[in-house]
Amino acid sequence: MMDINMKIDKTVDWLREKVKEANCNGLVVGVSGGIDSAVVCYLIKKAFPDNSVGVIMSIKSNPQDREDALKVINGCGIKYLDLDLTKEQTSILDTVVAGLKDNDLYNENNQKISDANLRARVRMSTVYTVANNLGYLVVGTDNAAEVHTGYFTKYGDGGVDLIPIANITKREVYEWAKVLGVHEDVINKAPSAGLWEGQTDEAEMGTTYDMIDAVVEGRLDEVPQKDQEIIARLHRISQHKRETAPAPPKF
Ligand SMILES: Nc1ncnc2c1ncn2[C@@H]1O[C@H](COP(=O)(O)OP(=O)(O)OC[C@H]2O[C@@H]([n+]3cccc(C(=O)O)c3)[C@H](O)[C@@H]2O)[C@@H](O)[C@H]1O
Ligand SMILES: Nc1ncnc2c1ncn2[C@@H]1O[C@H](COP(=O)(O)OP(=O)(O)OP(=O)(O)O)[C@@H](O)[C@H]1O
Ligand SMILES: [Mg+2]
Repeated sequence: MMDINMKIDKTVDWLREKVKEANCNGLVVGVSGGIDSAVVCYLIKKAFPDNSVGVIMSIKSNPQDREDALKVINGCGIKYLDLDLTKEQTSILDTVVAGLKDNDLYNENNQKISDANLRARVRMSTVYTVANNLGYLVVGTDNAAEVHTGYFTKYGDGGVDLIPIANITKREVYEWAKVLGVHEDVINKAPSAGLWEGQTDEAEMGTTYDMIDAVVEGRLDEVPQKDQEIIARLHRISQHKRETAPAPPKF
């Protein structure tokens, strides 16, 4: 098995290669105060010490998330932007809701999830604005467990140019975080998309990252039937997120 430091070095080299191939200047990532973006933030800072940016994007967010994001930023010393996008997200949401209501199309039952996913897509648009301006690539933070279950917003946090940790499990993300020196407050908090009060990944998905990691690594004997079924369903219904948009055959 390859040593973690070697895996980190190889990933950093890979990031440099991809930027070179794309004729771009550097890398940008959204920094949430969670562990996935913390690891990615340290990786891009290593790859491009002077040409990497972390962007904190609060949108009706828990202030603690920003505090934790600053611990990541200060810990790795990356350049950063600290943006509050609450007004922008509220403006889009209100405009769309009013438009739907005016046309008798509004569905109150889906309001919470459409509001939550809009937040992820406003962040994506923001990070791409930074990337366009600086000639950078946008770096995603999905790990193998999130890719497998489709636990991300399509074209939101899933809308990125490179995904350096897509082939490592959540457990490995924690291992890398310790080696990289990520602040323990970030390592110790429960994974959350932070899209609504009290949201945690494991409660929403109804299973655990340990179980998803085990499925990803083919250790099915360690996963109870109930968890296998939940994970198989999440994988099945999110297949479209791992593919490009379908088109009909050529005429
Ligand atoms: N079969 C199909 N073929 C093609 N497209 C299909 C489709 N089924 C749905 N769609 C489209 O996909 C949309 C649903 O997908 P999407 O918009 O992503 O929405 P959805 O998967 O319903 O929600 C996103 C999930 O990801 C979680 N999340 C989001 C952001 C960050 C994180 C995190 O870990 O931090 C987690 C969030 O909590 C929620 O559980 C539908 O509205 C429809 O447009
Ligand atoms: N408040 C925020 N500011 C900047 N970026 C954010 C914010 N919230 C979410 N993001 C972006 O969306 C990504 C997806 O969030 P996700 O919760 O999966 O990762 P995380 O917060 O880094 O780790 P964890 O899964 O442990 O919470 C983040 O990694 C980050 O790039
Ligand atoms: Mg998070």
